[in-house]
Amino acid sequence: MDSAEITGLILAGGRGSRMGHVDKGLQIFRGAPMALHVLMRLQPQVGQMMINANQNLGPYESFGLPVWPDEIGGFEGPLAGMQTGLVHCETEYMVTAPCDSPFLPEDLVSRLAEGLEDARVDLAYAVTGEGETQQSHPVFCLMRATLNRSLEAYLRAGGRKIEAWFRQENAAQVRFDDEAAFRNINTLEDLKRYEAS
Ligand SMILES: Nc1nc2c(ncn2[C@@H]2O[C@H](COP(=O)(O)OP(=O)(O)OP(=O)(O)O)[C@@H](O)[C@H]2O)c(=O)[nH]1
Ligand SMILES: [Mg+2]
Repeated sequence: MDSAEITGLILAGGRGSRMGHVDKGLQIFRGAPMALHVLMRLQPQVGQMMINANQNLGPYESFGLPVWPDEIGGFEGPLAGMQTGLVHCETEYMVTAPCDSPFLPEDLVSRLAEGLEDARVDLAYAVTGEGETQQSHPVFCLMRATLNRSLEAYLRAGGRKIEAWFRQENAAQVRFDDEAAFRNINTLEDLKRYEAS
């Protein structure tokens, strides 16, 4: 898969309630907004980038990328952000990462692409660990843009659970060794703790 055929979507459309209802992607971490860390990690891995946000669109636009608010409902969860991305995606594939994951793997996209192609499916997402300690990281996923219709139908029917829709689409799990790369920063305490470490 050619990385030029992949659009990266930063998911920044949440409420940030655990951080005190702040816009998580705009919180400063190690001198830059968290979403900018994600942008710097993801951009070299894809052909184009865009952002999904529902508040403070101006500050996100200042990153020089298209910014799209959710198409369906208000704060209906990450799938609504993915669906919005698919509506605007002009490449064959779209890959997503949340705005609060500044450590995401530098080979995220190539590994997901390999997993998707090996499994001959249209959707792949990251997992770490094995057996009882396996953890899913479903907001780190690569999908074919044609899934737009399926995802829109799922949301319109009231579906909100990422992993239920993933099962419906036979999503492939792609195992990564470095669990720390998927750490996300949900609270002000997380922000302080990782700032220093
Ligand atoms: N578009 C969109 N994205 C969302 C929505 N809710 C969460 N997300 C995104 O999904 C990802 C994972 O969500 P959380 O880490 O729970 O973020 P959050 O919902 O802002 O934070 P909390 O309110 O503390 O749960 C983040 O990238 C969020 O921006 C939503 O309603 N719409
Ligand atoms: Mg949430």
